[in-house]
Amino acid sequence: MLKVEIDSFSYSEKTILKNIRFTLKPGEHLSILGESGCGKSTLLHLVYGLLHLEYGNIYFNARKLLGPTNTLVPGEYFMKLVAQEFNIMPFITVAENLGSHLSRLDEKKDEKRIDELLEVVEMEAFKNTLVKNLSGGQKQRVALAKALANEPEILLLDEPFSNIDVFRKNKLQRKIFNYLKENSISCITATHDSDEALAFSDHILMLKDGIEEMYGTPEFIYKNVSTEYQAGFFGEANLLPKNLFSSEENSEETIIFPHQLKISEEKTKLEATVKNSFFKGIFYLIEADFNGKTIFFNNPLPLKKEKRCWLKVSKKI
Ligand SMILES: Nc1ncnc2c1ncn2[C@@H]1O[C@H](COP(=O)(O)OP(=O)(O)OP(=O)(O)O)[C@@H](O)[C@H]1O
Repeated sequence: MLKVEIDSFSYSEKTILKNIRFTLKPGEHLSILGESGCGKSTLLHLVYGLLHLEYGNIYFNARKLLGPTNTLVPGEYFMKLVAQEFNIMPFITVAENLGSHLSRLDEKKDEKRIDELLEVVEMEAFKNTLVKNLSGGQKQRVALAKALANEPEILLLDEPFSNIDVFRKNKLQRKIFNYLKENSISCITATHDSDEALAFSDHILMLKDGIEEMYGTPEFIYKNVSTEYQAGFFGEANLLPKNLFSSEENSEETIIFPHQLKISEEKTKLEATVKNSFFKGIFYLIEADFNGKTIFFNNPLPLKKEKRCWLKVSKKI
């Protein structure tokens, strides 16, 4: 089990991470969700042992990890990090890149393993291609396969699908995260992609300015967002006073997602003026004005600009 306790970390004076604590069991998947610059990569680099952690401790199976000041080669042997700059060699083939991480004692066994890894990342057709001739997304897939080559216990992935097209991404995510679960490989993923975090992780750690903003299962996180920052990861969201939807005198605000709002036949306190309709496939996202504030709701059909309508909450989630 991995146990991370970061009291604080800074590159110079400015504190980048503060009071981060979590544990990770074998086969568990944690997503670190946060906006650019909030400290996601720094957190992965600390766990991997590329950066020295002065205030805090990281343990693996009760053994304290010593970090780069105490090891000759930074990085732990049982972990692999797939960073944003991929660690692959451009002037040799895809197969040779993967082979460089295998034992090389049994050629047939290595060959079988290379084929297996290429199948996981769907790169069978590029086995003998020089890496320098691959696209950015293909290089990212080779880097993933290379990290898996000698079966790490923990995989650290920094924006692992950032260069991969939507067409291939969903299938690849299912294959890779399934492979990790089947092989009990724990995984920490740094991502901006809330769909990926919701669908594939066991827990999500949401960061804001290097501090824990939320921590919990994907269901817990989604059901408990209460600020615009938290809701911002899950598409357009509306921060509206609770008393719009009840007779209470409560002036507190609450997050209402577009799919929770519905046009009402009767008058309500939420009277909006339509500004735009955006086609989203099975529904339209309607942009509207409510007392000078832009709000969003879903509707089965587009609505005319300047149409006035009343809205009600159809369901909380
Ligand atoms: N080597 C460094 N020296 C000084 N500051 C750094 C260094 N690396 C990162 N930073 C700063 O630390 C902060 C966190 O950076 P980090 O790369 O961890 O963020 P991130 O959440 O991974 O961002 P992104 O999503 O854009 O990759 C940023 O303000 C960044 O400018």
